[in-house]
Amino acid sequence: MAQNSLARARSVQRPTRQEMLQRAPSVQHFWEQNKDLFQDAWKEWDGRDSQRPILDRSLYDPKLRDAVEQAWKDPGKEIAVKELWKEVLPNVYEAQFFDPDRLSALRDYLANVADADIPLRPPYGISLNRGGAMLDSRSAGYIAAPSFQAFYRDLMNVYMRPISRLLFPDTIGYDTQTFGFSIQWQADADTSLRAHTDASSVTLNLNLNLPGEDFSGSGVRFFDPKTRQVAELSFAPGTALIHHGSVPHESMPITKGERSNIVLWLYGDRGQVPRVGGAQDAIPAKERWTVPPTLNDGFAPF
Ligand SMILES: O=C(O)CCC(=O)C(=O)O
Ligand SMILES: [Fe+2]
Repeated sequence: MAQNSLARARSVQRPTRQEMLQRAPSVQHFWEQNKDLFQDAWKEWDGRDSQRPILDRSLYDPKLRDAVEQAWKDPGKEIAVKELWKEVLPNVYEAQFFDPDRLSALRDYLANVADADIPLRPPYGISLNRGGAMLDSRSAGYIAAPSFQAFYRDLMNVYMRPISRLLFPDTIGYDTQTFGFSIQWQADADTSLRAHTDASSVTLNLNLNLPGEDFSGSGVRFFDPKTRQVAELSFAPGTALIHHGSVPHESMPITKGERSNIVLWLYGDRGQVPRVGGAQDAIPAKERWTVPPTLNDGFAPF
């Protein structure tokens, strides 16, 4: 690794916000061309002495952490994990995921990341979210700091995948690949997202607002295609929503304050997702609490 990658990454001329909003082809080219340089820069940044908070399992809600740890030791105890999730709409579950009193560690870490001044690619999904960043190593312009990646991979492999398999048995076989991004909703900037489905088998949406960091509006509306039921759910600090990517949803306008979330996806090789309403074979609990050996296939939906 060249020692001056950090300085070089910082001085690269960046695409303008306008070019990003217009999704100019030169923007895609910029991220692809600089992927290795930025990756090296993040390594260099990570290795520097700093007051950066440590990201570890102490961030998780203690009840969830204990139940997940027990289930890894003895999958027969996985029911304790399931019981922490409340089905708020068919196929949409809610739980306390992070410990609100520990969330400032993650938020401070992400503020450090933003201050690193290494170009970060905002998520380019249905619309560009200017305050967000890509999280997975398959995405050019992602947060490649090894200390962040260790936390992210642990979150995906130890928490998200088995929880997804537990709540949505049809996920099995369609969960080898990981994808993630952060988003920020602000009253005067990116405020909402029109109704859509995600190209994931399962989506885990985690709120990072700190206690007292209040906002108005910004609920997520879900539509149950079967019953035509609509439910608007709102996030509290550290809470999670998990749902099949195929459940249509919409972010309602934020009218005051800010909301910070990270959105995590699982899907199969080459983006495969289970068929909606497909059959679900029962599998033994111990097959859920495993990490598939499949390597990152590099496929990214955006
Ligand atoms: O507003 C939210 O938290 C949901 C965002 C969302 O659905 C998406 O980015 O796909
Ligand atoms: Fe979505």
